[in-house]
Amino acid sequence: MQHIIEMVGVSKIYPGGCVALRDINVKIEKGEFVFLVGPTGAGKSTFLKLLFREELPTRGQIFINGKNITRLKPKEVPYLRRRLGVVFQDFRLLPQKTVYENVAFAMEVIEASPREIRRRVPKVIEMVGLSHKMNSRPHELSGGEQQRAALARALVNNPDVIIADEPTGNLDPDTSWEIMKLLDEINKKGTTLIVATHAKELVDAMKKRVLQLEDGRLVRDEERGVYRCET
Ligand SMILES: Nc1ncnc2c1ncn2[C@@H]1O[C@H](COP(=O)(O)OP(=O)(O)OP(=O)(O)O)[C@@H](O)[C@H]1O
Repeated sequence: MQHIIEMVGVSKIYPGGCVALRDINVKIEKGEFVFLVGPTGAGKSTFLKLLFREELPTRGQIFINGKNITRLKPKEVPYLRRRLGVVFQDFRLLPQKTVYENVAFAMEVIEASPREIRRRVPKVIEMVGLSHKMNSRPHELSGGEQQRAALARALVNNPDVIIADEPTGNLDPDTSWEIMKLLDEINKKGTTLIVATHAKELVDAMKKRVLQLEDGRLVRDEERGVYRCET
């Protein structure tokens, strides 16, 4: 069976010698919801960066949909990124653009037709519950609303996988819950989700697969797991 994501013997040593990941072997199936946990500096962000090819592994192979992404030609990288939606703790919305324009921009970048953009963008904004703020700029939105907008942007090109690095890191507990429920809904519609987080309560309540990193090693892989990170 082909996995949507597979890492084989992946290590990452940054220039300067910091070993961020050590011999990671992991397979993720299409449609899974996976939490990535571990203490600060354990390698979670590095793990995610390797998936969207912001970084290359020092050793090992990474397959997405069966394609070895460590061997992509530069011109193939945009095709990989198109299949992935990425969400960050600090939202990373363009400040001068409205919610609509931020989401539309992600489609413009891949040269979608204006007609397709006009059709798709309002639908995705509605999906994240932000239709009433479509014409607001990021500074006019709450943190939770900004993260919804960022999620709409990640979703608009209908990716196979959403990769989220601490998506609730800047949000209060109630808002964090709302965002996590939204991620769960997105997952139930078929998108594979990989979420790095320190949000213990959320991980414990959601009962999803948990991968735990410690000092660059994958030390736990548990179905319906809990947070349980001793630092
Ligand atoms: N660009 C870089 N150059 C050198 N070292 C780096 C770089 N990025 C990360 N590191 C180091 O790699 C290790 C893993 O970092 P990483 O950001 O992946 O951890 P993390 O688990 O995401 O941490 P946090 O929970 O604090 O976000 C750390 O020791 C970090 O200092």
